[in-house]
Amino acid sequence: MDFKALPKIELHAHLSGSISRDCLHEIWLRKREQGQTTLVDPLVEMPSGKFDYDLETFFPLFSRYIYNLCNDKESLIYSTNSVLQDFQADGVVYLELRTTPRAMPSAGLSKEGYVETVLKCIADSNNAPNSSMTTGLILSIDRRNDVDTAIAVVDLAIQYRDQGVVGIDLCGDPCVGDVSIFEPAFTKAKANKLPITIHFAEAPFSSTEVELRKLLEYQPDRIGHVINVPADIKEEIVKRKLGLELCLSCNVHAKMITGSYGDHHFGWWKDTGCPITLCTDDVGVFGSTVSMEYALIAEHFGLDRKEICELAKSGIDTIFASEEVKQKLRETMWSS
Ligand SMILES: CNc1ncnc2c1ncn2[C@@H]1O[C@H](COP(=O)(O)O)[C@@H](O)[C@H]1O
Repeated sequence: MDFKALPKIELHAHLSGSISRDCLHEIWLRKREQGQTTLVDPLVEMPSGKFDYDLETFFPLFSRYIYNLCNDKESLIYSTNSVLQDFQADGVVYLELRTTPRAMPSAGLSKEGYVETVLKCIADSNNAPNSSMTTGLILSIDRRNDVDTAIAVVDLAIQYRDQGVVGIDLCGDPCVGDVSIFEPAFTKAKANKLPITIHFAEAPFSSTEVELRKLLEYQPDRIGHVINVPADIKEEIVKRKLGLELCLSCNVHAKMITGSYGDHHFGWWKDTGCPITLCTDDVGVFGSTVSMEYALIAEHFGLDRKEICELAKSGIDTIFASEEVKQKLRETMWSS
């Protein structure tokens, strides 16, 4: 099966983690020529073929390196365009990209400016004459945020929803933070009918009964990763038929699961009736494209062509888009 040609939906892709190493290298080259960076070459920092980032090395990669390299408007535009092109070239027809609004003070860019810049790249991509992909933007709250920062993310989402923001996410290092502090932010998102997706049960620390019950109280429309879930919570997820964003290669490379591809919890969730979308999480770091994720699932779980097509379409009802967009996907994505 040609997994690249298969029309696909990608719902869980972090912008800064989706930037390819070649793109980071190009940004670095420009900055070095202009004397604007003393960072080491991205191809040295993240050698090609290195994908074994675990939860301890993964998050500092952003705070220590990627955010210091992509720290101005020009690199934000260049990297966002590159990420959009990469997903489209991989046969993605509907994308929800997510990002944590980040001010870049040295470049005079506020969080509003950051969101506007990313939205402009997305609008240009959506409106391009040769476009085969529709993209929406999800704004992320980071678990390390305080409640005011989280509410400010929701306010930005409300402010820019007419211009392409489609929902709210909760992400960040699953080994830190107390998610109960975000209640006012998620209550505000719900009151304003903003769709919600949440990183759920990613690591043992973030998989306590108390945390998971609290996150379910926030009424998420979808949940991501969904790894260390106790039986009673699994039951609740199945009852609600929540949309699941599963990230196979990320979970294997980062050792978030025990074992390898064939041991992934996709095998447990696939027959529960919860709509599943295969997602990359951070293709720039973990190196597996959406089409490669489908190939891996077909190989390790023995899915035939028809089952792969059904899987690719399974998440349509859970996307954060209008009925019109959903209907178009139902008509144009492959049935067999
Ligand atoms: C293991 N998977 C993951 N789990 C939790 N959070 C993750 C993540 N992968 C990425 N992020 C979150 O997304 C940010 C980078 O993209 P943006 O700057 O927002 O575009 C990371 O700093 C982290 O907070």
